[in-house]
Amino acid sequence: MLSTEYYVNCNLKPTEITIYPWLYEHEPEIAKKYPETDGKWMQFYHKSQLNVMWDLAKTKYRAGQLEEIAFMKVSTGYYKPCASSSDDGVILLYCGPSHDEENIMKYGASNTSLPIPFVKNGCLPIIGHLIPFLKDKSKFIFECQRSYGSRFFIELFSQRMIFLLDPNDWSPVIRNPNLSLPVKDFGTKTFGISRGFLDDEPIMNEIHRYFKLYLQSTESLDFLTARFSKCVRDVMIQDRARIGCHVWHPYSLLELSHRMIFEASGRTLFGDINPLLLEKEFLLFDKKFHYFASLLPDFIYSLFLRREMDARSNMTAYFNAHPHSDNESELVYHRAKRILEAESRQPNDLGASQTSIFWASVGNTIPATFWSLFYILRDPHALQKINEEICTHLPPFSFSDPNDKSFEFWTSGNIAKCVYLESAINEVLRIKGTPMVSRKCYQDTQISLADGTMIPVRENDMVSLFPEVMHSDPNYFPEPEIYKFDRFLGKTTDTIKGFLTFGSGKTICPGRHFAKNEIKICTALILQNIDYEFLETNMNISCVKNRVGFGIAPPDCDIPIRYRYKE
Ligand code: HEM
Repeated sequence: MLSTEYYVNCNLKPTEITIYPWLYEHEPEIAKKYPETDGKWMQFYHKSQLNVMWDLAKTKYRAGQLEEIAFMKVSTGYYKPCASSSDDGVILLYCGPSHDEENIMKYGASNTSLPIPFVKNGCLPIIGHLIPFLKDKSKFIFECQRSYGSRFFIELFSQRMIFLLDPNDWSPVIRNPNLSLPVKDFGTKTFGISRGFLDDEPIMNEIHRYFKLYLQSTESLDFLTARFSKCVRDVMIQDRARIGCHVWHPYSLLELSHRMIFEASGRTLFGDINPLLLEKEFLLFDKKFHYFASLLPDFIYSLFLRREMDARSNMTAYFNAHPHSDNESELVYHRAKRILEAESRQPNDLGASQTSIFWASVGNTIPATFWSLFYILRDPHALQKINEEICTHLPPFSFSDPNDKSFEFWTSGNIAKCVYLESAINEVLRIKGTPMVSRKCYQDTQISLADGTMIPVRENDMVSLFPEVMHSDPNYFPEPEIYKFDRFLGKTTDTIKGFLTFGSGKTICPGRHFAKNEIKICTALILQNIDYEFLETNMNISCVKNRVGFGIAPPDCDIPIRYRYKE
């Protein structure tokens, strides 16, 4: 049958052969498993994609992953009226007897179902692309984009991960009801919430509703914002008493951001607890958070992350033991109450669920505050503009008068009047916002992309958007590598194409307004009350690479500063 030996199992690219003959891929061991295979499945690809798709098909065929396919061939010179353009080439898969059309369709379609290229670089047997993906997501995805364009897919273990980097392709993903944020997987793997509880749909829907009600309504947001301002002031009062007034205190910028946010945010949401009791545990868990959130097989956690698992258990135990506290926020109160009433609840579910909110409320705001201070405090023009508007709209606190109520004026409305601050923070979220907005497929579906390409998505596939690529695209954000504090002046980020730091759709971050207020409040209070100096001029820092993909990654090293309280 195969007389043209030269073209069998060779490394020629299909586009190197512009006229007949075919290139064949034929492994006798595989072919003999499927003796009756004169049926053909034809798959047409544009020539720009053909080499990549042929490589993908060969890799899978050689690894025995093409079910029921005996052998295959490819050509650019084969004319067929059913090709969509004369620039199409064709891959033929031989499967099933020619009279059995149903099976030919079944095997052919399932084996060639993705009309986008598979990434070859860094793919290992069994684990797929896990290593380059975990090591440095940004680098890996940018490299894939350079080689394959804005659409491609990879494999993590046996799970396919489809990347769509062009914002024109995002809305069909976000709107597709069969694709959702894998909240249950995060809940169990990352925080140890029981699966049975997460499967309790009525409870989950209700708890989800609380996010909207108690984090986003104007009334709740104002309450949280004013309370957070007061809590930061309390932290500053203690700090000032500890280090004294006028005395320069050596410190570092990430530590300062952590100090301002951690305790204040914990108290704002959870009331009169002492968040500092959880600090050691939080830091340990947070440092390895990317492993927990990468949804790895269970044995990896128990083998390699024992200490972090223990830290997480300690936080869970703390919240289990403190179901309610005085002055807790409505969100925490209603969540705890509803969880305690749930019949599907396992003993640790309350603590584990509260730990998840605790992490969500500080895990990204601390690094975001660091980056805001890092950029704003070093930009004299930004400082001048922001200082002026803070003076106008946000009254300073008294450190000595216990009845001082000025924090009541630190409402969302007044904070929103600081338009330069708003723009400066949005610019931080653009330049350092590196979430991976991932949706898991819960039922076979297809997505119709902007140019009409249909992508069939199978149950358990992931579809991922990676906004960092757009955030650094000069077509969307001119001179993207430069921090421009006034870039977003007069713009609302909700309507800016390609800006997706807080995700999108039904599961868009419900804490985003509160988070931005927290960052603004810390920045404003530091400007009002603290003198600071950077102790190093070499500011060449970047993000912790393996934390990219989960919101805002912390810096890979801290910045030494010294600070003192003003009169
Ligand atoms: C700068 C700070 C923050 C960033 C960058 C951030 C980012 C994100 C992102 C990217 C998502 C996933 C959205 C999606 O896939 O569509 C998310 C979800 C979530 N965030 Fe945030 N977040 C921040 C602060 C907060 C705060 C302060 C809270 C709570 C007080 C919070 C609570 C949540 C919750 C509960 C979810 C899950 C939503 C759901 O299950 O529907 N986040 N966040």
